[in-house]
Amino acid sequence: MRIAIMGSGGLGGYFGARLARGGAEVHFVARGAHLEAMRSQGLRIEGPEPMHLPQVSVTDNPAGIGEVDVVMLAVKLWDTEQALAQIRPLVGPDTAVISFQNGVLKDRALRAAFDARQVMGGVGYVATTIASPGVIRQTGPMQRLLFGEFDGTRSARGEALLAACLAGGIQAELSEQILREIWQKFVFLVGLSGTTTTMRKTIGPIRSHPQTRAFLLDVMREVVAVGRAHGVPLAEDYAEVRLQLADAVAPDMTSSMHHDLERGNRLEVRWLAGGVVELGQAKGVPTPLNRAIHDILCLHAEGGPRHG
Ligand SMILES: NC(=O)C1=CN([C@@H]2O[C@H](COP(=O)(O)OP(=O)(O)OC[C@H]3O[C@@H](n4cnc5c(N)ncnc54)[C@H](OP(=O)(O)O)[C@@H]3O)[C@@H](O)[C@H]2O)C=CC1
Ligand SMILES: CC(C)(CO)C(=O)C(=O)O
Repeated sequence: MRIAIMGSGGLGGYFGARLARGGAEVHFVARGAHLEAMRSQGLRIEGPEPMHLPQVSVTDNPAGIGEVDVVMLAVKLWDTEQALAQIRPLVGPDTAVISFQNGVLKDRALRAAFDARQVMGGVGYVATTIASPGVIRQTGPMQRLLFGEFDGTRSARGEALLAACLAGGIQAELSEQILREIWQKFVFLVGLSGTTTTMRKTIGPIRSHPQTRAFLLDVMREVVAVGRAHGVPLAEDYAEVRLQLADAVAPDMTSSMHHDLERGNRLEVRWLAGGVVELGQAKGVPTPLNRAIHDILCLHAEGGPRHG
């Protein structure tokens, strides 16, 4: 299977390395110092299951790759438009383009750029970051990919990607309810990213203090209410279910948005808490806590000095 990884950072680099290790023909798209390091030293994964691919196919020019079976989109949300323009030469009539980016607004941009049948849905669970050029560091053992057709069918291309993932040791699942999966992650992520980034704390203290615990739960309840208003089949008490996940993860776990704030990077808040506000407004669902998170973080959204 020919797979292109558009954006070879924490998410794309990690899962691309596993796919390549499993025998798939993987072409990474990268840029800057990370591209140069991948060219000269390959790709290294640090963490619970370290690995080193001494030679990888990597380029900043997707046109040189040609058509592929699957494009995995893994750039930060603010880079989506540029990335979509660049991947055009990779996409043939049967190519599946799958965004594993965070949030629920990501697939709008894909549907605007490609034919609906070229777009599959995806969700990625992992905690990774580029530690230095050519090196991805994973925190904790969690690693999971879910993907599927939006019409719920188990397609041959979905099965083929599943086989490639499993061969690489990825905990992967071909979902017949991918829209619900995307929202289920969104509920947790909006709660985790909104609290850890505004409070500048990991999940441990946040879930332990009654006041911040209640805030976390109420933030997630707003996301559930908005999803339900948009027809997503989320149980009414789904925020409570996600609170159990927040209780189960390591106390030092935090969100990628919190890391981005500490590093002075741009923030994806416009698509996370901001996305909840936007989708809530469309259906008349009040989202005051997500509005507060978005407002509090807006001065940092375009990046700033390092805090960590
Ligand atoms: N990392 C994680 O643990 C998880 C991340 N996600 C989501 O996945 C998405 C990606 O996040 P993450 O992997 O952390 O981000 P990273 O910043 O680690 O990786 C993105 C990479 O893509 C590169 N890139 C962006 N645009 C282009 C381009 N046009 N051509 C070539 N390279 C490009 C970036 O380069 P540059 O640095 O120069 O911008 C960067 O190296 C986000 O939506 C995030 O929320 C979801 C689950 C877990
Ligand atoms: C919550 C987590 C770590 C799960 O993958 C994530 O997606 C993020 O923080 O961006």
